[in-house]
Amino acid sequence: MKSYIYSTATETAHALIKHLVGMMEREPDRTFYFAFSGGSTPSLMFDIWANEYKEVTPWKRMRIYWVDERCVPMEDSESNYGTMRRLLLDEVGMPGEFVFPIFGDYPPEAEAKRYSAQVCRTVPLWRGFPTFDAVLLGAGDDGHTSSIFPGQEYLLASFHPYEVSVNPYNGQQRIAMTGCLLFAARKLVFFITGKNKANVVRDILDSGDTGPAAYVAHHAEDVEIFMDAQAEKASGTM
Ligand SMILES: O=C1O[C@H](COP(=O)(O)O)[C@@H](O)[C@H](O)[C@H]1O
Repeated sequence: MKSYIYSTATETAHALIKHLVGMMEREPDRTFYFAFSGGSTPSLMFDIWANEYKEVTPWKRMRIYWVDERCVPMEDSESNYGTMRRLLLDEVGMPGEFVFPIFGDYPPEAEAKRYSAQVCRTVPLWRGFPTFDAVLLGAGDDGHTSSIFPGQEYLLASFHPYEVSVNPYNGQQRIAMTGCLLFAARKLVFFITGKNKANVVRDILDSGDTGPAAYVAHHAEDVEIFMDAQAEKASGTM
């Protein structure tokens, strides 16, 4: 696992964008398949990407998918797709045919199946599994990642690419990328900022498989963590 620490969340976001654009620059003839997480942390990165990296990003060589989605309409402020679309994709004029949202307002079980099939059809396979070039992950204060919450670790062993999960704090249904895609990805990149994430950062860096985020970080082949000093300092480990 490689960790990269920057003094602020803004600097961390810049570094991560440059990292992803750099990956694409090193292989100029290839299309890249990326899966993005939601929640509040990536919003800053989407905003910076649209405003400062629009001209240097090869948008047409990117295929955009989601790690997870809340089962709400895309106009809802909770929608992971809606947020990225508003802050980044619409701003840079990303062509619709390169964007593969999870539809949060469709019946969840059917949508998990539809999206699993779409990902299997459109993302290149390796050893039988769709293989993203990079899966961008966040982590919740409680150690969840994707929408796999503590107590839902069975989703890490699922052979269905996406499954329905439930936010245990409010009963909201989610659609979550499961272990079979997370562990098949070429690279997992965590983006974690803020002092509230201190415990989960400590678990990822130091200790055992204490929750889904730590488990995924410890068991995937190529893992990188981009974090800010607040998360790192509070962890007291580096
Ligand atoms: O619910 C979710 O939580 C995590 C972390 O979100 P944040 O608001 O603390 O940044 C996120 O990675 C996941 O995609 C999201 O749906």
